[in-house]
Amino acid sequence: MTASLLKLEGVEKSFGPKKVLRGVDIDVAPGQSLVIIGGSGSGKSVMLKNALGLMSPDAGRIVFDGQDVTNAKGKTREAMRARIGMLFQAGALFDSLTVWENVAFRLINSEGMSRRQAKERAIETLKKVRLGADVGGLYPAEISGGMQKRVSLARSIISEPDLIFFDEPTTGLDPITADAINDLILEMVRGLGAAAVTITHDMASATKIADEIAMLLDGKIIWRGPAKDVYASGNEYVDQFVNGRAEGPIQPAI
Ligand SMILES: Nc1ncnc2c1ncn2[C@@H]1O[C@H](COP(=O)(O)OP(=O)(O)OP(=O)(O)O)[C@@H](O)[C@H]1O
Repeated sequence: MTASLLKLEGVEKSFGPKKVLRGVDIDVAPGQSLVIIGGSGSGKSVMLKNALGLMSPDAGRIVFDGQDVTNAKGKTREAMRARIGMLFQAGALFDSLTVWENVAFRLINSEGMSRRQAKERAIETLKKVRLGADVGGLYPAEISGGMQKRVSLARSIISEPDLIFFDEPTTGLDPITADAINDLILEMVRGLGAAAVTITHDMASATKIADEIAMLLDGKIIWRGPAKDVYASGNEYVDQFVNGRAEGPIQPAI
């Protein structure tokens, strides 16, 4: 088995008396697509922030490419971030920048590439997500939600990252556009050989893009297995979640 690129070991995180993560163990290898499912407020975003170093765990370890980065700062943290792409939940495009400037943001601002060269790379990357060069000159407000997701996707892969996080990549999209985004995610993972961690509530998307699915509940990973097994997991919590039943051991978060 390939060595994992990212590993969380016994990660714990509380906010005051509230224990959100209670010992999360998870790992993902290069070329592997892992999807994390779990109810609203189960701690998926907190887990992601800990993995990215945007938040420090109270206990446990985060290992990236064999190096303990739990409390990494400065150059070590920057080097790690440079190898990670992130597709944020709401797209998070800069309104005042054109599409190509959004896509090329990292190349210009972190990697010091010239605008001319960065624009070329941005247009090439936009092609990969099936957007033409003409879209590059538009502003985010001038394109549809589905196109904005594609632009965000292009931005997350422009530096050919080794690890990509997708936070709710299909939320708010119609089923056809969502499926097109799923295809693109698969293409990116397979094409780049990157490790991918996706957080989603969308089971159609989860089963399509995942090699493996893991479920977070009460601050722990309670099940992990091949995507094809998720509807026959034999776990009553997973079963209730993937079938979207209000009745069962998990209480609705309302
Ligand atoms: N900075 C913070 N300070 C205090 N509490 C926080 C903070 N960040 C998250 N929480 C709490 O941690 C819990 C988990 O939040 P998180 O955003 O990780 O959930 P989630 O699983 O991503 O939910 P959703 O699917 O609704 O996005 C919530 O109860 C939230 O209120």
